[in-house]
Amino acid sequence: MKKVQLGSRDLLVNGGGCPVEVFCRLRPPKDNNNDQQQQQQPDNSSSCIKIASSTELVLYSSENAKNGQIRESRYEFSHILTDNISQLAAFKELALPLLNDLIQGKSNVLFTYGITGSGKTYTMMGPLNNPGLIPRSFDVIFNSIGSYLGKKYLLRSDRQNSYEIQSEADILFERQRREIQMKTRAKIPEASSIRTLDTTSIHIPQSNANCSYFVFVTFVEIYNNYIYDLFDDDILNKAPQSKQLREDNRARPYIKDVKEIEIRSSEEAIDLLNMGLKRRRIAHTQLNTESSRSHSVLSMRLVQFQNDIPPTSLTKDDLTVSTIHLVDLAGSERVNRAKTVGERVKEASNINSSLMVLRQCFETLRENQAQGTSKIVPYRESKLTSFFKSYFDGEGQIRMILCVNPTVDGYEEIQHALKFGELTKDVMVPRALPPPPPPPSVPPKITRTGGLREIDNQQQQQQINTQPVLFTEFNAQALIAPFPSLEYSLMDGAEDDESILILQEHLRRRIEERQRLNMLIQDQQEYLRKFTLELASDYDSTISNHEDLSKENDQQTKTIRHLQTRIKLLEKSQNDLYKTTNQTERENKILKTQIEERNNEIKSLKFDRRKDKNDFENKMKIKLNEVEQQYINEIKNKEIKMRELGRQHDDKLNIIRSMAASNTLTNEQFVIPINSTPTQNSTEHAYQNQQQQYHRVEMIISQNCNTPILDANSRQHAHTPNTEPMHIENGNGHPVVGHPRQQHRRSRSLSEVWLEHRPQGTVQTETLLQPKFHKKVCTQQAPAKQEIVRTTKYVLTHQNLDAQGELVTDLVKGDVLPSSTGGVNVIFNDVERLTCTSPPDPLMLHKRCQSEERVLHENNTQSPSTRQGPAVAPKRFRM
Ligand SMILES: Nc1ncnc2c1ncn2[C@@H]1O[C@H](COP(=O)(O)OP(=O)(O)OP(=O)(O)O)[C@@H](O)[C@H]1O
Repeated sequence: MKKVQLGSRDLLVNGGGCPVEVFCRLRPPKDNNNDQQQQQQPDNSSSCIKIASSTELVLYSSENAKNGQIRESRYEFSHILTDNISQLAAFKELALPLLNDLIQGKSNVLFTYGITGSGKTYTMMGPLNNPGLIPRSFDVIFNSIGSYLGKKYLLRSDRQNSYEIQSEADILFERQRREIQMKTRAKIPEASSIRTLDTTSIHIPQSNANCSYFVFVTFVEIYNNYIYDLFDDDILNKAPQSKQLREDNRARPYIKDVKEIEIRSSEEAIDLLNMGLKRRRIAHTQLNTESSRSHSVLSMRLVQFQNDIPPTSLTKDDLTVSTIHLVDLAGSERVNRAKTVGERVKEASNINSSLMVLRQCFETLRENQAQGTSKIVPYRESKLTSFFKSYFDGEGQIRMILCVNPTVDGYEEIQHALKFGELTKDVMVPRALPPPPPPPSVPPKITRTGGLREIDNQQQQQQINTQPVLFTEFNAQALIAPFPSLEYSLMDGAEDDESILILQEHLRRRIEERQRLNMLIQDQQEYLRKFTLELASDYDSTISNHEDLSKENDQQTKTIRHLQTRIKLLEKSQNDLYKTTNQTERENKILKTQIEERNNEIKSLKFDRRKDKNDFENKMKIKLNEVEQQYINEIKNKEIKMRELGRQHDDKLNIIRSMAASNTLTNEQFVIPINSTPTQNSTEHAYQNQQQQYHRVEMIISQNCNTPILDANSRQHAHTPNTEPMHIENGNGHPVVGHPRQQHRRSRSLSEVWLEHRPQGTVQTETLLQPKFHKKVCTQQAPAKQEIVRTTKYVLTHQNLDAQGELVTDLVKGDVLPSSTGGVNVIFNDVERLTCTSPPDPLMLHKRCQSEERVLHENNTQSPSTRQGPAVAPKRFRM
């Protein structure tokens, strides 16, 4: 028997596999508005692509190539869509057949691939007035099945890649929920109103006419290798949460907890789509003003069931679910060409790496299929390929639109994309395998939310599920068919020959059948071997994945433990803080009470003080008034006295002035009549005369000697020796020549003999400094000549009351000089004044202080220019 060795590609072809379809769509030049654009030669245009046929194009390198030659490379695709093809034509070519499949219950993936700005989003979405594949697909689906739509909300996604049938109550509840949702959702007004509608419809065959249809959509984006739900309203309010990929019980990946919305019209679908598109990440780059930074996946699912089945007995196995995934991949870009920076660079590298994984998956598949190898396909290296893994395994057809912007400056990137497209075209996708039986541990799922559980005929189901496709071609009857009945004839060998021929023919057929079966078995074996290898590789990757997950799990367990410890610590510190806060609050309350008590005390003290102060002030006022009145009276009395004294002084002064004015006083006239012996009768008169004379002399001397002392403004003259002789008249009008000796120091000369004349009645004063005379003769009477002759100095003590009523003692001193006539002259040249001052009365002192303060205040308030010295010159006393 000849053994036939088949490659996996051949196996796939034989088993009903089909290649990935790759369509190339060229983008028109930017400023070209002419629909009938001619195909141009690269030499005289900016385009680097020439279309050779409907399936082949030629790529030209730019003129500036290294050796000056223009390189040329050819690429073949399933079909080439020229740059002047309309959106409608593109839709009919690219998407319409897949929508037909969708209605027939088959699933497909249609994705756009290309470098940035090549027209992927334009092809998928298009502008409102010239819609792309997605809006047109919605239009066509609802144009076709609009009249067959089933009861709204009868089906609901079970969030595990399947659907459940809802009870009437659930339907009602769901309707209310959705209505509230629709009211709260922001309406996008322009979307459905100005959009161009596609009127194409697909004919529903008679076999499908008795079906109810339901359309569900999901819209996600894969950004930086994370899946985000574009229908999730939380995306606007919170930080978007990425979604996880899971596999259902048929090993088909699905997005866990993705929002799947039932739609009833294309308008509703477009509104939702526009809402999702607004949330999609788009950015401005050098090469595209609205460059998609994520892969978007719009999945439209059509669920149908036969109307013969009453809704109450409907199970999910009665549902036929088909899906079309419309994928707008982000464009590959070179960072230096797109001039991206910052976050855009990270996005670009994520985009490029996920596209690289897609490319590697196709390359590995192609290599495995061409060379019969079983390399592991790196589906799991990116979310994009993980999500579509089941399609590479045969869940449905894959169709790729390679978008190309044929500008010369993007030659290398275009070449790269075209190579990838051509490579993808050679990849075979196996025919859809029958779904594996659900795992035995999983019981048949409840298919009715109302709680009805319908258990299917498991045996029958298992039989269907486990029956391999390729064994259906195995004709076992051919092997065990009974041998034809043979009639033996011993007599006639001719009949035996005939029987032998029949037998031979039968055996030959059996041998042929056996050979065919052998070949089939070999194919089956090979297929099973490949399948087992793939399972093994899947198993390996699952194991490694499991290990990774275990590690991650361990790590997360550690983190959780760490976090739990931290939470405990934080709880403890929180409790401590709580206790401290309570304690502090209690203390605060106590302190507040104490402060209030103190405040009350202070208030009452203040009140008492104010009261005392007022009382004291009132008393003081009364007392002051009394004292003031008393002193005013005293002052008035003293003023009267003073006036009297002043008058007396004025009299004396007038006498002295008149004496000084006459200037006729002689030495003799001034001589005290020492010779005369006073009689008893005349004693008093003489004494009075003497007193008068002494008074006169005293006043004259006071006039001459005291004046400089009392004059505060001419202090320096006070001790200036007066060089002018003093002309003084005695009582008889004779002038007396006084010595101008002004320095009245106490004589220390021991040769001086003083005659101290203290008239009777002189009061002994208690002044601190008393005059000291070493040698002196004291007399109370007017001295006799003999007494005077024996002395050299004469001092007369004279007492009087001053203006304040104080006792003033003047010591009138003079030199005793012999006269030319043999007499004696006493020349008075000094007066020493001793004063007694009573200690001040406290009340007076207080009053004086007040008045002095007032004067000082008045002086201070006066401007400096008008300020004057004290009105009364300070008194100076000699002691
Ligand atoms: N077939 C076409 N006809 C007219 N204009 C087109 C066509 N294809 C693309 N364009 C225009 O080219 C520009 C870029 O297109 P688009 O945004 O679809 O590129 P893209 O491949 O999606 O880029 P990215 O990957 O950066 O998102 C848009 O202004 C679009 O209108």
